Amino acid sequence: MASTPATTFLPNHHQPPPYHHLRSSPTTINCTSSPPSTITTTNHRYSIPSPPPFTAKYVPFNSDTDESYSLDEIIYRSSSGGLLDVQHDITALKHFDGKYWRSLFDSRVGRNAWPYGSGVWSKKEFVLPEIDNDDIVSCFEGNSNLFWAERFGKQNLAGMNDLWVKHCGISHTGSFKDLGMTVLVSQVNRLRKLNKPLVGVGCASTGDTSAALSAYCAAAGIPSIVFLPANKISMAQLVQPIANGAFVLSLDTDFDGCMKLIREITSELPIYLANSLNSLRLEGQKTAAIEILQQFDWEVPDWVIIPGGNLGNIYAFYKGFKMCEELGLVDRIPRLVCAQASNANPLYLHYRSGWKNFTPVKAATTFASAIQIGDPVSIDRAVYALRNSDGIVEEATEEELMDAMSAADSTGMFTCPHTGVALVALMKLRERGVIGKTDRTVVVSTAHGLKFTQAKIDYHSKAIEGMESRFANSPVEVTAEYGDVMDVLKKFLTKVS
Ligand SMILES: Cc1ncc(COP(=O)(O)O)c(C=O)c1O
Ligand SMILES: N[C@@H](CCOP(=O)(O)O)C(=O)O
Repeated sequence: MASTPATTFLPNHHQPPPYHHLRSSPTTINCTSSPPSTITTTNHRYSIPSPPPFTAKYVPFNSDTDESYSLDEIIYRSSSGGLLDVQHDITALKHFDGKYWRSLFDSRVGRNAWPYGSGVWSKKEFVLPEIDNDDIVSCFEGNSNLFWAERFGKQNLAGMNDLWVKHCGISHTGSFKDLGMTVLVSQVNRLRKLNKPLVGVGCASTGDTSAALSAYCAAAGIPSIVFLPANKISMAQLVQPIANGAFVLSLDTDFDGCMKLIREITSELPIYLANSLNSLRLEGQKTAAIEILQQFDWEVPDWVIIPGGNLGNIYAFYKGFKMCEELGLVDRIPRLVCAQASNANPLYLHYRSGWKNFTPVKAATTFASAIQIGDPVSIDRAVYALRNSDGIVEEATEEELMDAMSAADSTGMFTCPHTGVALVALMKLRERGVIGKTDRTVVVSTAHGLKFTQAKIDYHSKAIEGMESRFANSPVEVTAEYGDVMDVLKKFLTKVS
């Protein structure tokens, strides 16, 4: 019979399986929000005067006012109606140097200690430092593969060798949204324990936010409500909230229409807003940027390319990189590229106009359906991130994005159309010589390809009108006769040898 495990490994309400303490490490790390004065990590021993506790609060985004709010308040906008941002007490965090933070974060990777084995909560001090570990709702998200895209670089980018794909979609619900949702739902869990008037959590979605929200809410026993644009998301995405027991509304509008409605409704009813307008989400999403640095042993890549829709994620990446620079974990940040589908490209148009007046667009249908968004809520955050990272915006047509996705699949990945959009941006920037052949470049893959099988089936069966589908690979139909099978195989072997 398994003995009782150390309490640090799991929240008190969990009944741990035996392997949790079998995998315990000899490393001594106190994981409270305020480190003790002596800390031993894998490589270093620190004796440091006790710092003030690590804290975070809401402040108006990119503003100098002294307005601020506790994270325990239910608030999504500043008094002037602008966006909010989560601001950490950088002075407290600076009591420790970059080497300390790198070492602490590295020591938590691949462990099962609750909640630090999660790729998000392994950076808890940078995310939500004050939450009690017992209130955290985590599926041990993050720690996603940074894939060396060797063959894709060789075949499609004239031998570009230092090319990487960050597979954020290989995750609990199949997209990067898990990173943000663990933070948001954890905070909701805390708020409900504090008796805040929250009956449920709601979002508008193009499919991935709703999947993550419903899974994390189901894990915590919190009701979730999702607003989906009817017939505009994939079947695999639709079935996720249904299976997780969410209250699903299929609405006769597009994502922007759903977003407008959920904002109105969450201001009237005791439903917490889970879209990335809520800046808590971005605190979790920014850990993907920190993870990339960590996976390169804290070397900074030259470029990071991210598909953009509602535009929270591009800012989340900027924030993750910037925080690491500010706290001395690294000495610079990468240049960021935001990639949009030409059919839903308000940020691209804004960039091309030299950041003059922003005009929302009516987003047209795109295979990259999760970014079919014409009026992104985080436009100001995206512009800020791009301007402060010497960033670029690119776009991809339907044919370009489907070809790029299929070309990537043919090198062993199984990418989503949004990753295709980012790969097109890379190819265009490489072609123009903006991205150099030896530049270390990371393409962020935002969702799992298995969510978009219908688009892939249509492509490979050349069923998409007006599209050549030049990488189509349709099955060969052949009678189950030895001679016939031999004939087609011989033809195939001649072709590939
Ligand atoms: C798969 C996928 N890729 C990219 C994005 C774009 O992220 P953001 O809305 O933060 O720009 C989304 C959601 O919008 C998504 O679901
Ligand atoms: N792609 C998103 C769109 C909503 O984005 P959010 O980050 O603001 O929640 C989705 O999957 O719903």
